[in-house]
Amino acid sequence: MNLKEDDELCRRALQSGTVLLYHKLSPLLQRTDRGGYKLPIFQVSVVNGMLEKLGKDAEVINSSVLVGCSDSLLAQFCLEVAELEQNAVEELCQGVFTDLRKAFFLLRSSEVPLVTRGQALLRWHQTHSYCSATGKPTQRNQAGSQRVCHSSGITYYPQMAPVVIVLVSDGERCLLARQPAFPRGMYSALAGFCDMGETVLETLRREVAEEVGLEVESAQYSSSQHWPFPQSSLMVACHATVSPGSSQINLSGAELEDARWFTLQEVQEALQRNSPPRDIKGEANVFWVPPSSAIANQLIQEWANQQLKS
Ligand SMILES: NC(=O)c1ccc[n+]([C@@H]2O[C@H](COP(=O)([O-])OP(=O)(O)OC[C@H]3O[C@@H](n4cnc5c(N)ncnc54)[C@H](O)[C@@H]3O)[C@@H](O)[C@H]2O)c1
Ligand SMILES: [Mg+2]
Repeated sequence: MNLKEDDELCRRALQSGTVLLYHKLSPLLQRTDRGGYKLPIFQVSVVNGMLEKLGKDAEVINSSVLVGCSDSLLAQFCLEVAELEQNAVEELCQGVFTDLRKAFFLLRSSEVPLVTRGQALLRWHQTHSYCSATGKPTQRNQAGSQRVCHSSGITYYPQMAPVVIVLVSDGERCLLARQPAFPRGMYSALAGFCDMGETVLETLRREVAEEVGLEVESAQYSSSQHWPFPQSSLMVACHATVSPGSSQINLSGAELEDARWFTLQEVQEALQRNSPPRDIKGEANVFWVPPSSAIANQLIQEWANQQLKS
């Protein structure tokens, strides 16, 4: 917290901190010896060395934004290097700037929260460099935890839009749906943004009614997750039930391409597949679910475990 409030302290923490690199909001990933990918976290001295080799001003490092703190209490920052030549940075850092949606599938689940938080903060700075009341430029603090318009006195803080994601069950099966933009064969839980003033339960009931025409009987909170797409959301994940006698799906609106009830066996098979399945090429509609780093996966897993117990 002190690092957010105290510019000088934050500046000093940066000198001994670590940095994640992004190019146009795509994080830098490195190949591992086992053919997978990892998220490299660089010492600031390494990034300074890279800037020097590229003939860039050492001041660039001060535009880093504080993302968090490691287990060993080292401050962690993220840095947008869009002004540097992408290939040159990739070569010097032995990595590849990778679209975040792809990185989601490539990284370990434990690496995902940090990389998404970094991108969300960098994106927020890029889209809040002017005051929406005066049109004048805003100034960030050293941590990048706020921006101030000195003309209007307004302080802006990074924001998230609340979204409810809900796995609906009729006791025997669970309901999964797909949007046209989803990768082929992937089905996920229903989701929707909270309207202004709504409670989580009100959003949940409305979204289920709007998207699949079902009336929720009961609902229960599960967990939450920050989600970087399309801007920054706080996903509030819930389980819900509908009465088995009223489980007729009625797709409405253009948002969903399909919604179906899936049996426990179908869901178990999908959970065991890679996300996305490697054998998908050429095959029609292999059913699969979002990767374990997505909270939808966690809801589906919890539902399957619950079904196995009962
Ligand atoms: N983490 C996961 O496992 C997971 C799974 C499913 C969906 N999601 C995410 O949940 C979010 C919401 O799902 P959805 O697309 O079905 O929502 P939705 O059903 O509310 O429909 C999206 C539409 O809502 C409108 N909207 C209202 N408020 C908005 C806001 N603050 N930002 C953007 N659009 C807004 C837009 O017209 C948009 O097209 C998406 O970002 C999606 O990526 C995450
Ligand atoms: Mg939706």
